[in-house]
Amino acid sequence: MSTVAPRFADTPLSPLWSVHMHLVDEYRPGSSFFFDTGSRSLLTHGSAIVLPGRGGLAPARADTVLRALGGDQLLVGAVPFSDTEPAQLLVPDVYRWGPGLAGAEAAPTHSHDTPALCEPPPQHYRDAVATALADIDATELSKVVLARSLRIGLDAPVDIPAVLRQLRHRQRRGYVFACPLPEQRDLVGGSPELLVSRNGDVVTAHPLAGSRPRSGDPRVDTARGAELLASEKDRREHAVVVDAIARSLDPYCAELSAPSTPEIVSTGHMLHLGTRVTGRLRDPLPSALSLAAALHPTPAVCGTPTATAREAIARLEGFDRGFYSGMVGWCDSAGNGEWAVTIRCAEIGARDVRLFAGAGIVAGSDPAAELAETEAKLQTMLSALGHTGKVVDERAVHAMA
Ligand SMILES: C=C(O[C@H]1C=CC=C(C(=O)O)[C@@H]1O)C(=O)O
Repeated sequence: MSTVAPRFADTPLSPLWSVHMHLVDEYRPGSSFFFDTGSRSLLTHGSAIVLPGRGGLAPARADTVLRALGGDQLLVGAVPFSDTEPAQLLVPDVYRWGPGLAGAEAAPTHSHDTPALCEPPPQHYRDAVATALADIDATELSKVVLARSLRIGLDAPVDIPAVLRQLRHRQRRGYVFACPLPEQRDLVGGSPELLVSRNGDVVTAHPLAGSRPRSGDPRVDTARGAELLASEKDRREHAVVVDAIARSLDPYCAELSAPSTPEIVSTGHMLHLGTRVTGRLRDPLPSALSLAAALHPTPAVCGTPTATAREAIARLEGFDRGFYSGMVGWCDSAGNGEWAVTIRCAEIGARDVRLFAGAGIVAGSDPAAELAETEAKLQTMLSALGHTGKVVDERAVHAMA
């Protein structure tokens, strides 16, 4: 751990680069990390140091190592939803910053026409939402985010740079990322949600909660946005997240503020309620990674109270979330960094892709509407992957076999 390869930052691009080339095209599955904000992107290769530790402890350990290394070191990676599963955090061999993907052309993706299997089936999800509503009625649980998973068997490998370009092509805002995972898989996604960023003593979080699918017609979307802003149920679902974030950041801040009314944040497929929370940190400045660890998991992906919601998720969802609903990002040795909430994402392997999406359940939620919301959220990755196959109930496939 004492020797670290030299790294380079802001290296000028080779003159051989065509105007259409981008850092994203140098992404190598299994060994690179890519993170794009639209205005700049980060690409890393290799892993000089792989930081050990399970979700709950890994960020604190990684922070200590990063500070000890000093200089212009960078730490990148992903932390899973579970606080007992291993995190994937590393100090790369080399890294490079470049322009954002926003202006880059979207290369056509190979289309994948194999079916996407619902694992578990949609009825399982509706039943889980109904049970969660009964729990909310009868216990201290006030919100829980329940998720679903799809699996697509692959007939050809996924071209990850092409998928990343498609994600950015469909949404100008938010974070487009790819991160190597164990067992030769890559975590790929386009998250609209900033968990936290730190730049000097300025801290920012941009929680999202409360959603409607987009329609494709701007007039209909304007009406849906107005209806979402006026929805008492969605405003309640949203306020729980903003309150939790403000409470978690408050001990670190000299100043902290958030507008009292959320705004509409639109992605390629969804409309969300969003609130930008900003603050000025007090000394000693915590790193972006330790702030992210203090916030994770917010009620945008877990619920309130956190421990009760975690227990409900483990009991009701019926699958392992893996890195979905964790956090993904970077932190430098000065403590600056950006961490996105790992949503609108997939774990991509050589033979299959697993996709994930969830929805916040509060009193007043409707199981069929929440299922439809997860279907709309899944479109972010299905369309970026070029998936043209059917989405089918797992039980239907087993019945045919
Ligand atoms: C948990 C997800 O979205 C979160 C972020 C925005 C809106 C959400 C909602 O309205 O439920 C979720 O809290 C997901 O996309 O899987």
